[in-house]
Amino acid sequence: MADSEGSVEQKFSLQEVLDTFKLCLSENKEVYLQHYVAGWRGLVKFLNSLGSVFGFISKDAVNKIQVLVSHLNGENGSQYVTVQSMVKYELDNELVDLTKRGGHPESGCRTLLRLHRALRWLELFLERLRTSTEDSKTSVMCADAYNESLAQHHPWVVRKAAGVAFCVLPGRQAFLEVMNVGPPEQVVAMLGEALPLISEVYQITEELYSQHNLLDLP
Ligand SMILES: CCCCCCCC/C=C\CCCCCCCC(=O)N[C@@H](COP(=O)(O)O)[C@H](O)/C=C/CCCCCCCCCCCCC
Repeated sequence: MADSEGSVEQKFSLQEVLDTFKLCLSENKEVYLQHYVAGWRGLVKFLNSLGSVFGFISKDAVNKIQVLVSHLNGENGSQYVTVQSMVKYELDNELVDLTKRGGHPESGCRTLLRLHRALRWLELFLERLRTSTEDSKTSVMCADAYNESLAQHHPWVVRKAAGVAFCVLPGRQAFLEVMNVGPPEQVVAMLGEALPLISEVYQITEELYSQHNLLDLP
């Protein structure tokens, strides 16, 4: 549907995100950066539909997506086909600030690490949502998942702002409706399908980053 300015409305679809995460893994379990980024784009659509309180989160995610897209479309784009090839290329060519911020503030490795940590939050949050009951609060599920994952990497001011945003999340029923899947049971079933995919992508990336000591990039 076109809005008043003539641009096409970006409606969130959980099915679309599920399909994108399905495409993320190659036969030999490498993570395609193009599909990883597309998955995040889909998730950001959902975030944007929640209103301007989430604008500062969406802005940061979009910024990181754009950094990765510019690597993918850049002159060395062929080195960025998978997360594995990106890590090898950037490390071999000393393109990553390993211990303190320096000449490579927008390396693919550093940028992806931020989204990778957020993927853990997503996994924890969606698992809570999947197993929740009608009276469960999305704000509590979201905050618990955040405190267990991303919060450890954020300064006080970001944690406070995130906490305020969580308080205005829609209730469970409205939240499930925005996913555009159908009745709650169908959303829950689709979450059950999506979670193992998200979890596998997370685990593979986590292992890769751990092998190369990249989990604490500044
Ligand atoms: C299946 C659909 C249902 C759930 C849909 C959820 C949609 C979520 C979409 C996007 C999530 C946001 C991803 C945020 C990436 C944050 C990366 C990050 O940690 N950035 C910080 C560090 O960056 P550098 O300074 O080192 O470059 C940066 O400081 C962060 C700033 C923004 C605050 C991030 C708070 C994140 C809260 C978790 C997301 C809550 C979304 C709630 C919606 C349900």
